[in-house]
Amino acid sequence: MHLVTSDAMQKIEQHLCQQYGIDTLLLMENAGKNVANEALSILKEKNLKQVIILCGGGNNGGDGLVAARQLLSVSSAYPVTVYLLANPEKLKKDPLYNYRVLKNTSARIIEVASVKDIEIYPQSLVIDALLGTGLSKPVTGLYRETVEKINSARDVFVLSVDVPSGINATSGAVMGSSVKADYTVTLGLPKRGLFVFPAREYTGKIKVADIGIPIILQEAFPIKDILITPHLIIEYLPERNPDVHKISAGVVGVIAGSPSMLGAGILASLGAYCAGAGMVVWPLPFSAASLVKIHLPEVVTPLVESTQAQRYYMPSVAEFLGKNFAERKCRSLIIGPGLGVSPATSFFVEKIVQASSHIGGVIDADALNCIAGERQLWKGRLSGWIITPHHGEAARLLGSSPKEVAENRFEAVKQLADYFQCIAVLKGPATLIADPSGNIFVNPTGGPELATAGSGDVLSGVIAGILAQTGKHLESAICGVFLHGLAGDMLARNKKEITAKEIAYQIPAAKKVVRDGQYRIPFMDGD
Ligand SMILES: NC(=O)C1=CN([C@@H]2O[C@H](COP(=O)(O)OP(=O)(O)OC[C@H]3O[C@@H](n4cnc5c(N)ncnc54)[C@H](O)[C@@H]3O)[C@@H](O)[C@H]2O)[C@H](O)CC1
Ligand SMILES: [K+]
Repeated sequence: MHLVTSDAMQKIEQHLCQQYGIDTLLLMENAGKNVANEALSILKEKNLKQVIILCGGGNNGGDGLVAARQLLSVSSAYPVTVYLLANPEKLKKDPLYNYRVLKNTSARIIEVASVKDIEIYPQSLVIDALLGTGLSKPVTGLYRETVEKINSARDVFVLSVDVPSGINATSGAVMGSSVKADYTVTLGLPKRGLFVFPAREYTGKIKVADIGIPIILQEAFPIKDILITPHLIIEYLPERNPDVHKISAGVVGVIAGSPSMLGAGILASLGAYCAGAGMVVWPLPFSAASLVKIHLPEVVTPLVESTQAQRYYMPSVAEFLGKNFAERKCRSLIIGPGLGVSPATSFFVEKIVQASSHIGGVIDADALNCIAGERQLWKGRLSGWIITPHHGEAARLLGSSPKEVAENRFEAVKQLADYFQCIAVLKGPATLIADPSGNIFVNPTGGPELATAGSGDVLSGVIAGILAQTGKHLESAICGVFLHGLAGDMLARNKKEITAKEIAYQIPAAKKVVRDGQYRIPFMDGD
């Protein structure tokens, strides 16, 4: 599903009006009618008594004025009160027209000078039409007080028009303060910011309303942001042929672990198996291999020589390992979990990535920190690889700070993919995946339960496991992130404390839910 920024939406709207000669008034009418229809079904379902509509001075407010008229025209069962936070004489063209028409109906219209003028009764449906895509600065003064009044009202349901007022429709940030809605009817095309955090905690159920923007016009605009839906994932799920054997099912090679962090590699290997890989090959010194066998006897552990107490891999073995992975028919690799960071490890990472770039795969964790230490050297040189940083690692890779990354996640993931010419997975709430062409995919699955030690190692394994089966980098990253999040969501229905191992073991069940067509995005109405 394509997502739009505020700018793109405005351009599409302008184009529609110029190219087709459609009046913006018609779009506002369609918007208001959709809001009224949704409002009516909520009023009935929740057995509410009246409607309170809060309108700002722009077109979002105009949508609210149309909704008021449309509601009154289809039902007299619900009294409608409109609070207008603007001087009617200063309204823009379309809201002014609709204000004048609404004056001729039975709606109560109150001009708000102070928040005390607003009364929100229990058992009301509150329609928030204060601010939409035109939000350009933090919400302050009367608007902020009104937002806070809506949020503190008890025994009401809140429906936001287009976006909850105060949410930046492009980035998903809260601009000072935002309405917390139970429902959001987003108009024409879904706004990108609604699908990431913190906005996702403010939208309630999101419904996309058709306001008459022709599909052909939507396609004419190069939209680069995409919400990952189950329809997309069904196409990316790896399928096993009946005549498959363990090698043709997909072999994953692993370079992971150090004496103090062996578990990371075990979890990554487990993730790969649970995602359907036929075999996992993890070269290790004898002592480490014996430990791995106890926990995961399925892993094949060719022996490597290490003369160091602190690390398993010497730079001198990199070339041999690269060749060995190819001979063993590895179709993807996982490099990084638990490797540790030291100059020698950085040198090893450089050599192993070069020696196995014909295979490619996932670079994660400590290998990312090694790469970050020499970021200029790696510019444009990770094609064929998928990187999976969290905010801290992403900041090091970009030479910025975790705060900057957290505040500009869309930009950060795009820059990573562009700078290194790879697929970039920026982990965190609503994980983002970018390719070097600038496409960004927003993941709807996963929650705070995934924030548990080893969860990222499992994710690397799942992505590499899918890649070994399909050979498709972007698709494997998208599918892996989605299934990993869904596995977490499924586990979280029963308990909030989940472990990384459980996430891995849940992957097959998550796959089945998608394959059986049973998955619906929980915060969306329709799909
Ligand atoms: N794009 C479409 O196809 C359609 C959009 N519709 C609706 O229109 C709004 C966008 O309308 P716009 O007039 O551009 O902006 P807003 O109503 O969101 O904002 C109005 C006004 O408010 C001022 N402002 C900005 N920030 C603040 C702030 N923090 N506090 C107070 N005031 C603020 C700013 O000057 C703006 O002019 C879109 O969301 C849809 O709901 C249509 O009606 C249908 C077609
Ligand atoms: K709004």
